[in-house]
Amino acid sequence: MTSPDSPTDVTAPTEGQASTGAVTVAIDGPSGSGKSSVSKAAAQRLGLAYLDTGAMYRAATWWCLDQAVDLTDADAVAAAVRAMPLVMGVDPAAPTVHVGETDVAGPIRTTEISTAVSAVATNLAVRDELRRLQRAEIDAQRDPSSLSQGRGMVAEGRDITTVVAPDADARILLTASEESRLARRARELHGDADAASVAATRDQVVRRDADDSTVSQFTVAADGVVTVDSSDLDLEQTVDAVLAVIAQVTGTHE
Ligand SMILES: Nc1ncnc2c1ncn2[C@@H]1O[C@H](COP(=O)(O)OP(=O)(O)OP(=O)(O)O)[C@@H](O)[C@H]1O
Ligand SMILES: Nc1ccn([C@H]2C[C@H](O)[C@@H](COP(=O)(O)O)O2)c(=O)n1
Repeated sequence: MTSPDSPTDVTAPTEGQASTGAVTVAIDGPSGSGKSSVSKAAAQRLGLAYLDTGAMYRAATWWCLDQAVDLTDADAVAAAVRAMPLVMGVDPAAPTVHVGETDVAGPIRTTEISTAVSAVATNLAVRDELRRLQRAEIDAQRDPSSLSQGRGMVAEGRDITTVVAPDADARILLTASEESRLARRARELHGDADAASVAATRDQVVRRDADDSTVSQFTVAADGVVTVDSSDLDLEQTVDAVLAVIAQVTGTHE
């Protein structure tokens, strides 16, 4: 349960994937690097669907706690996640997360879930199941009748460039210094980035990344993955930098 995914832990491209004309963009990076904000904006500007795979791990954690599953019981957690009625809404203008009839978009962002999620995300059977669902979402957006009308999807997380979609047309590692990431998260959660706010945010950024790194490699770009460092860029500049990489490697423009 603790061996990191390496670039060799790669699923071979499915036959025919490259010939549909759809574009798949894979973006990975550590906590607070800007994956969600940047991926959503890039998807909107390109007319692509958007998949937040971190939200899927968060929803799995919410579901296990809701079902009173002991998070230290790996088999029980895996069984619960296989039975989870998860529905991801992939419109980048209004992404949604439902478990059954329950809208969990808010509940999955609580400190309780942020603190517990790594326990679920490091369960390898859970990862197998959620990766299967993620590949199905990516494949669905290659269909002309899909939300993106077959234009494709931006999917972001920790193992999208390496394991879920190593065959993506554009693969990007979005990084930022630990200092920038802590300050961003502190501002988001506490309204400022003073010493107390940064200290209160450290567990959600640094400890979580350390735990998540035991099963995924998201700090060093794998072969063929382009690094975009956003430490000294604002959000808009980062979106532009990511769009420039996508245009360069796929020819896809706004
Ligand atoms: N380049 C940037 N400059 C300044 N702030 C940014 C930048 N990118 C993102 N942010 C802000 O940083 C915060 C974290 O961004 P975001 O949630 O997109 O990161 P993330 O990588 O998806 O994090 P996590 O993996 O923990 O969910 C948000 O408040 C966002 O608006
Ligand atoms: N592909 C992914 C996506 C996310 N995770 C883990 C890592 C995080 O602790 C958790 C929540 O992600 P976030 O919403 O903070 O991006 O899910 C992962 O292991 N693999």
